[in-house]
Amino acid sequence: MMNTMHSSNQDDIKYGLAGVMVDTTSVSKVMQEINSLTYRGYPVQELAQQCSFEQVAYLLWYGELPDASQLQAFGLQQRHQRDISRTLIGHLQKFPDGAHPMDSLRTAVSLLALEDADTDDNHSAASQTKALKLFARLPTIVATLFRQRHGLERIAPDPQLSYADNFFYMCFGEVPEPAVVRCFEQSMILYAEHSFNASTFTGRVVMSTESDIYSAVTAAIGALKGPLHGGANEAVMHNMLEIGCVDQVDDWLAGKLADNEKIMGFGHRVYRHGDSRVPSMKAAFLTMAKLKNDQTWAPIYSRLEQQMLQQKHIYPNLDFPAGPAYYLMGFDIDFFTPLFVMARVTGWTAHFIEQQHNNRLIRPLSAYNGKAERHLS
Ligand SMILES: CC(=O)SCCNC(=O)CCNC(=O)[C@H](O)C(C)(C)COP(=O)(O)OP(=O)(O)OC[C@H]1O[C@@H](n2cnc3c(N)ncnc32)[C@H](O)[C@@H]1OP(=O)(O)O
Ligand SMILES: O=C([O-])CC(=O)C(=O)O
Repeated sequence: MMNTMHSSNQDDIKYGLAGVMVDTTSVSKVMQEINSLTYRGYPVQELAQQCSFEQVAYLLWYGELPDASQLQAFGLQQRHQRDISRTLIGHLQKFPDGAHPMDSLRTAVSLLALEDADTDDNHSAASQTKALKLFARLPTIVATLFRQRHGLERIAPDPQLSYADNFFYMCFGEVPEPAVVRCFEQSMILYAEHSFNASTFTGRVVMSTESDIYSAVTAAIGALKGPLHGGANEAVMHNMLEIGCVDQVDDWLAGKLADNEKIMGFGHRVYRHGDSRVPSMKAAFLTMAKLKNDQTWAPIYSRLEQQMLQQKHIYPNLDFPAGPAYYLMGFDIDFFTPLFVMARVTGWTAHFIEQQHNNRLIRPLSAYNGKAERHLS
């Protein structure tokens, strides 16, 4: 237990690094006092409303929104790097059927590293090239795993299609109506970046040893998988299915709270009065419910949100509306966190390049609480 610590400096410990400021960043700013978030100075709600995900990726990497010709050049680069090798497809086919797609994706990123001939990667130009490759290829890997899960032939990427249209096409064989694609694209923008969260920090630690971007992304995927971080969007949907209908919410919640269980999709380390991204994502979720004419989840969402606020004074986080939105888009639940990876790879890599520019090895201290010194007789 934490309070059995025998150390002169135990009062200095910040468990979970809560409230500790470890570096500067110019990628994004989380303003917990006013529930606000900006990427390179732009409010995330405005970006989600008015931009494509490609524009936001460009902004996160290069610090400015692209003009028309920059966007066109960037689009061309990205669209022609989407496909993956026959060798990688062969490896994906050999992954165990029951593997969680996050484990498969983490392994696939490691395999992408083996295929990259540029091993002189300890500088930001190489990292930028690799970041773009990851951005372009992760959707192809996720879609290949998705089709494999359903026993369907893989669909190769179509360079004529936008990032979001192409992803739906590779998963489902068709592009849905534009309103559905827009909800998805908004989720990608809202998930893209969030300062020194656990997965970004994990990757920055890896970069701080002068390691490479694939290693950092592989590590970040591992950190994102857990249910206290990105894995919560899957847990939210499992909970909603378990609850089943709005009349069951109160009993379900009472049972969970009586057992001292955390309610997934609620709470946040930084925001104490609401997550800046929730209103935009909630609107996208409600749009999806309307488009699919499925009113099962919205009443459960509202009741749970209201009861958590009333009983615990805890607000929902981005994973709460994202879970049911992805479900309504037709994705399997265990693919929800891989969708988060596709988005967050932009923010991660922007941070990893920033770490490379101004690096100092990240190496905190610990207070020893083990056996007192002893000796072999
Ligand atoms: C995109 C993202 O990664 S957003 C985060 C996604 N994760 C989740 O949704 C998982 C559920 N939420 C949680 O586990 C937490 O709120 C975290 C991990 C996100 C933040 O944790 P911390 O900052 O360490 O807060 P901590 O766990 O100390 O919680 C403070 C208090 O609120 C309670 N609390 C926090 N979140 C929840 C929750 N979701 N359900 C019930 N109680 C909660 C804790 O039990 C604790 O109560 P106590 O003081 O009586 O012990
Ligand atoms: O910032 C955090 O701790 C978690 C989060 O919301 C994110 O990574 O999007």
